[in-house]
Amino acid sequence: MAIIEVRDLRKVYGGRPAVDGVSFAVEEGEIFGVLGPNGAGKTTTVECVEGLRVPDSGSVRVAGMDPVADHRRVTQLLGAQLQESELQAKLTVREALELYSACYEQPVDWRPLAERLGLGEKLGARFGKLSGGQKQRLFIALALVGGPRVVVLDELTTGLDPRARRDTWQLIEEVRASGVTVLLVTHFMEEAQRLCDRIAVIDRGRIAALDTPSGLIGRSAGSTVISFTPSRPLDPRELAELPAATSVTTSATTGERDGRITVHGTDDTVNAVLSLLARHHVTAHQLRVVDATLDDAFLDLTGATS
Ligand SMILES: Nc1ncnc2c1ncn2[C@@H]1O[C@H](COP(=O)(O)OP(=O)(O)OP(=O)(O)O)[C@@H](O)[C@H]1O
Repeated sequence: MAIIEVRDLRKVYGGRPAVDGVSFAVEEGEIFGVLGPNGAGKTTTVECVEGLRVPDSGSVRVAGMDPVADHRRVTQLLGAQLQESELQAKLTVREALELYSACYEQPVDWRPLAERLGLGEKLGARFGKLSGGQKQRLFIALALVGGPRVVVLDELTTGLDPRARRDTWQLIEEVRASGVTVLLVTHFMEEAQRLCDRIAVIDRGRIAALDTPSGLIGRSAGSTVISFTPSRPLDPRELAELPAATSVTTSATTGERDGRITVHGTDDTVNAVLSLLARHHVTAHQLRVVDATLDDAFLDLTGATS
């Protein structure tokens, strides 16, 4: 059952639509990613889900409730880590956790949560004295302390070092395993690929694609990349005509040997490249075949309209 439903959402600032007809549904228990270039309308969309912005038109429902009209009830089941948050500089980590716990009807025990986020040693530290990464971890703890059914994480791991980032990913997987639905705004493709069950790619206020990470990668033109250095020159036009080849590039010629050739295509293209090499009695040095990444798919999807 969908726990978040967004239908034809529109939000206009100064006559310019920031969100222009966005619709999606998030199933209970999934990690749903929102990806998109800067200024695409991601934060505006999730802030409408949180009830922090009022849509100009369209509808948003969280567990069947309107986040603006039923704000108090929605905040009891929705935890939010905001993109840019501040707390009183003199508040300690412990005080912040106790304060937030007191706002919820059924908070979780904040102590293990603080430990899990590496804040156990910092409970007496004042907010103003925390590092950027420690503040970030505190905001994640505050988003989870109410024992939410839905948690909205905007730029979850921005500012975290690689170890803290991986620990946070593991925590989010544990949170999901406990049945919590996660709405995740991110710029990190590795994060989206690892965590998300489905991803909505938003570009210029509209949904450019909505699919699983592997579905998005599969859609990208040239989802397989073949590269090699031929033992003697090959005509790139011949490669470009191979089945499903979407692009052929040759790096600069070095010495007597031709440069490295990179072909984007599909598995069919790989077989065709190998047959062509055999026909021409050309040996491929350092032959590599790799799958395109979510990065490639993202550029493909959001670059297409720019
Ligand atoms: N309060 C506001 N007043 C006017 N314009 C706004 C306001 N908030 C956002 N915008 C504009 O709406 C558009 C979408 O902004 P939004 O913050 O939703 O994008 P985003 O996808 O989250 O971007 P980023 O990845 O950079 O955080 C941008 O062009 C932004 O300048």
